[in-house]
Amino acid sequence: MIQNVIKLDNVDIYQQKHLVLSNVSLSIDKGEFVYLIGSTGSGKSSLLKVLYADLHVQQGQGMVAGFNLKNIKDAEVPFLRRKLGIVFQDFQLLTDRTVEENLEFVLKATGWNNDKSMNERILESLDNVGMRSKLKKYPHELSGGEQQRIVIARALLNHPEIILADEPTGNLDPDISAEILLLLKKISEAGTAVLMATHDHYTINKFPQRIIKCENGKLIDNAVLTL
Ligand SMILES: Nc1ncnc2c1ncn2[C@@H]1O[C@H](COP(=O)(O)OP(=O)(O)OP(=O)(O)O)[C@@H](O)[C@H]1O
Repeated sequence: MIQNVIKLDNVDIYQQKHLVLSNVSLSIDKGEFVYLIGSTGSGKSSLLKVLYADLHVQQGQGMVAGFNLKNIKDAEVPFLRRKLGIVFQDFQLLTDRTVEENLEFVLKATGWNNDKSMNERILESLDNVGMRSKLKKYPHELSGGEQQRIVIARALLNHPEIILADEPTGNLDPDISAEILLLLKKISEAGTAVLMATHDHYTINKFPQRIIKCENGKLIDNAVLTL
């Protein structure tokens, strides 16, 4: 059975009083990989904010990872966010902690308290991104691509249903971007949906997938990449 992990029906997305995207409908299935494109200011971040319940749904209906966005209570938002792995540029690693401590910090903040289970989960997540050997390293001892892999490992810790990635290849050179993309694809094939906002046309052309696009106040499905 195909399962929607994201389903929006006729949602209007506002920033303050400003209607950014109107009548947004979107379905994303378990394990799907989808690019989110659109020019600067077109509404990509606003759409992601709706999905992690930072912006409220007033008009229309929205479900994400089993949570109803229309009537979600503030106290439930952290539980929704545990079902989401967030890979954003402005959510970087803590520079004064090792990789292990960075991941442990997130586990403790999300209710884990058994040292052995935490240690096992940290190693599993690092194995998923090929970074087990970096356990004791500080972020500044890692390359940009390695840091991004650790950010992805951190996003995987709580077995999310969806990864929301905002420009995950933004500061990386093309070869390293391709590695990160392949890693996110592998994660989606293992059952976690990936929604990736990007301006990186090179990567989209190299690894074509379904594209959704913010344009002129609307969300267009199955969009075509135009330069
Ligand atoms: N906090 C805010 N308050 C008011 N308006 C905002 C706020 N954040 C964004 N906007 C406006 O909403 C619109 C969409 O912005 P959004 O950040 O979603 O675009 P974006 O596609 O993510 O752009 P970028 O590619 O530059 O990140 C823009 O017109 C922006 O000015």
